Amino acid sequence: MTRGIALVRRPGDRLTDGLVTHIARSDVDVARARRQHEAYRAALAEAGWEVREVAPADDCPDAVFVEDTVVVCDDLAVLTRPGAPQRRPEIAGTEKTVREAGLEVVRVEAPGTLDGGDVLQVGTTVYVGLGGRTDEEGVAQLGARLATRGRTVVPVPLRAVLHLKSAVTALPDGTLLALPELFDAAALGQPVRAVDEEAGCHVVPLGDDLVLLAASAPRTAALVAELGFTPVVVDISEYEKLEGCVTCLSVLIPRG
Ligand SMILES: NC(=O)NCCC[C@H](N)C(=O)O
Repeated sequence: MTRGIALVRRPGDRLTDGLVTHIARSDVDVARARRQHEAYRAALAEAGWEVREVAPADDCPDAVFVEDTVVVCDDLAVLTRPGAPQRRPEIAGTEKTVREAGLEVVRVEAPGTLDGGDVLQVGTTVYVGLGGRTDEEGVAQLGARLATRGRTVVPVPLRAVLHLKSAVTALPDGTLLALPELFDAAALGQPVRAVDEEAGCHVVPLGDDLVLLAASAPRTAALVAELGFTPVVVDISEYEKLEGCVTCLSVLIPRG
């Protein structure tokens, strides 16, 4: 019995043309990125997830960052409307896969914009980053959709960072790991545990005590272990060159 489905999408040949907004562009080694993606998929499978692939969208350089295309909450899939227009064609493949997975499907409608990377779900609270990709209309639409599942949306203004989950994510016990200078941390309404590595605030709880994080955050991996969790470390250096992190390479759909 698996923990549920982990959606992923393989990188295409145009990966190196992916968007960069807050960092300088550097060369992406696509062959290495493919190997890292394979290891990422293997880590999810090893942790008990059924890895299911969304059909490639090789015309879209950023399609590998599948998290941005859908927000899954219980049996509901909210297809997003990414803030970067060139990423909107990525949605069709995701829609097909979440329908096949049996989820109810709704979508963020124009003119709202929302990226899945801005949506951090902790219990029944859903923090949503307001920044370059997600706007107030997108937050309002998501709030209305998720209210049907008993969730409360809390908008969180961002500073110089791509997505909310580039700046804060949660451990399995709800502890928030963050770089508080990157966003309006007071808007969360609860304290955060500051980390001292940028990649340290990107973690994905994989079930039980397992916590996925990037090899570029060794001090945070040690902290996670000290706190009683088991770090699962993956090297995603080629994705980090495109402002990607461990969260954005998958969408976890726990078994209902
Ligand atoms: N959720 C995420 O952290 N997504 C990363 C997206 C990176 C991509 N290069 C972008 O700018 O859209």
